[in-house]
Amino acid sequence: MTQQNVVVSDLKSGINLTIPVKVPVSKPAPAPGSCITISRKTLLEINGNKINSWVDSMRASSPTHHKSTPPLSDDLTSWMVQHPSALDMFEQIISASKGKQIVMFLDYDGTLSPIVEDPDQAFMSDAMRATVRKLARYFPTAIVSGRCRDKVYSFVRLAELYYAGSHGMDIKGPSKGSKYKKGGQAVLFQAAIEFIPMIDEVYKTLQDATKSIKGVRVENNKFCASVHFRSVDEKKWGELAQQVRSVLKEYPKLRLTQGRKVFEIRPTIKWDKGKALEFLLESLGYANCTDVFPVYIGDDRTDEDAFKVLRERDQGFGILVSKIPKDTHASYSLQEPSEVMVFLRRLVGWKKLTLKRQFRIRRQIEEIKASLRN
Ligand SMILES: O=P(O)(O)OC[C@H]1O[C@H](O[C@H]2O[C@H](CO)[C@@H](O)[C@H](O)[C@H]2O)[C@H](O)[C@@H](O)[C@@H]1O
Repeated sequence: MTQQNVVVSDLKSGINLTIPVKVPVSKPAPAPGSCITISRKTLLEINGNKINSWVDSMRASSPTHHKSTPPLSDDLTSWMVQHPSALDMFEQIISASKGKQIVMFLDYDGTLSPIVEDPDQAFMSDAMRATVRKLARYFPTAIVSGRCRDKVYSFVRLAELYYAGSHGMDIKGPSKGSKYKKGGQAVLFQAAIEFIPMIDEVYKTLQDATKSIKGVRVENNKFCASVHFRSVDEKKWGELAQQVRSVLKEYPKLRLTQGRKVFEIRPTIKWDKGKALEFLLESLGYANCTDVFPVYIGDDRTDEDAFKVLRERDQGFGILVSKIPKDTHASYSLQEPSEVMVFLRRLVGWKKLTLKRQFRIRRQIEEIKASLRN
């Protein structure tokens, strides 16, 4: 038996959960990042024991990484073969992007800032901010986050970037200082504006329903809401799952996904970080271009939608930020935000050097032309 993640959709409540299940090894293993389709019968069996399944899914959402129990080195080694470090593969990545415009997409939590207990304290370092600022000078750059756009902007504070908040449901172009602003117009797109009152209501209801559980934190992300359980005693996870589930039953137009020790409650509309990536490429004028090379860096399950889009378009690639093997559609990996910063700096360094070389060659050509004229 091997453990795989299964996406379980409860059609009635519109709730999707990823649940780790044991799968016989005799069946061919699914491609990395893919989900197993399960029959309605199996789904009903899982639903029979729903709350336990929820708790299993909560545990798998962000496994606690004990130093004493590192992932089995064989597992890690074979995973790293499939998802090598983007730092080790830097030269290959650059050569694949040759002649194409690199466009950068960066998730925020766990990618640009380390995961911390309190979501309000997830600050980005000044060094990371300076790196992203330089990056945006050389490449169109977007922050794609589950957080509400204003909140993620308050952490990043760079006006020259594109921002896609609330899992891509709230997109805004650079307010100033970007040479990548198409036609000088400000891009603004809100995919689920009619859901704002409902999210407001469900946020308050969830706050009320979970207030007796110590450590729960409910966040209003404008077009979606987050219920954090990072600081909740594991013994209380079943109770929390029960409360969230009973609130969501009343909202058939909302669905549930999971991030790192967080339930994400969002509209059932078909919009996610992958759609946001496609929208941004279009806004930048690269909709049907073959000479674009999008790079998406993220650490979470919700980033998989974007990794998947890149695979399907066969353009650019995804980089998963993770220290442990995970099912992913990303091609490469980085271990933590500090490695993300090193990777971004190398990209900037490479681009600077390339531009310098191009400038020098152009100048030499001009000099040759001038000497031929004389
Ligand atoms: O798409 P992202 O930018 O990665 O946002 C996803 C969620 O990130 C935040 O929660 C996560 O980071 C917190 C701070 O490190 C951590 O305490 C929490 O356990 C993580 O799930 C944010 O608070 C959520 O609203 C976002 O949806």
